[in-house]
Amino acid sequence: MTSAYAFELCDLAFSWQKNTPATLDIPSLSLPLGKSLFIHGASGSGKSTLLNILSGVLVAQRGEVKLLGQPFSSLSNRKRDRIRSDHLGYIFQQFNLLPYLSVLENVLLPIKISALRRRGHSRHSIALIDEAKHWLTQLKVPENLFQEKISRLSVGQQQRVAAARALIGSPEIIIADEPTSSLDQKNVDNFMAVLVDQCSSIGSSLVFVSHDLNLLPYFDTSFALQTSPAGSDL
Ligand SMILES: Nc1ncnc2c1ncn2[C@@H]1O[C@H](COP(=O)(O)OP(=O)(O)OP(=O)(O)O)[C@@H](O)[C@H]1O
Repeated sequence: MTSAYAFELCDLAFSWQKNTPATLDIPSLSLPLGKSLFIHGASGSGKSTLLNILSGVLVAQRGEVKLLGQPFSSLSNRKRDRIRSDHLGYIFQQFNLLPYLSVLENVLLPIKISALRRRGHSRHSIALIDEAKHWLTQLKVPENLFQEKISRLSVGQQQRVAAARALIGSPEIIIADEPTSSLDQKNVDNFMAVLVDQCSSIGSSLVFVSHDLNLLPYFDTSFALQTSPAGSDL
């Protein structure tokens, strides 16, 4: 896929229920490849809903969503799933790590699912396990934890593992949904610096959602979601 943009939204409207005001009503929003975008807004303003539309989990009732130049909204569920696993690294608010797997096994999951992300890895000519170790090291996860079960890690450590899992295989787009919400200030600053630096090192676009406006300086651009969009009923 070749496009100058990570994503492009045009005339987007989404409502959770028919005949209710739109949760999202966005005339236009796009992100050039390799750049970072900070999406902020109060609780309930639609941040997670927007990320779900960008990642193809939800389809908007109106407008067009293009991901890496592909008209995402008109594709089948199967094709959207494939694009998601090949081109998106996702850091969830609650991390969504598998507690019965080890740290390394969790990080390896995306390249087991996606041949394209395996190929993204193979440019480095190292074993898959070493690729996982590389990202864990970049994210400053101590080596003595690599074989531990996820459930034995602190919240901050789990968050770094979730970021390593998103970055492995160098996907074009990293999406992060409030990943810093359960960290103290020192860990927030530390995590943000490492995440932004690593995305930039592989040329990934970063779409990051938070209500914390203190994070704004880490990003190239920002977009504010309003709590009560003035959109018409859908
Ligand atoms: N599954 C759902 N069914 C119906 N309404 C929903 C659903 N998920 C979210 N909503 C509604 O959509 C609106 C936006 O929710 P969303 O979770 O996207 O907001 P948010 O900005 O991410 O909030 P927070 O910062 O609290 O996580 C809210 O009014 C919420 O009640």
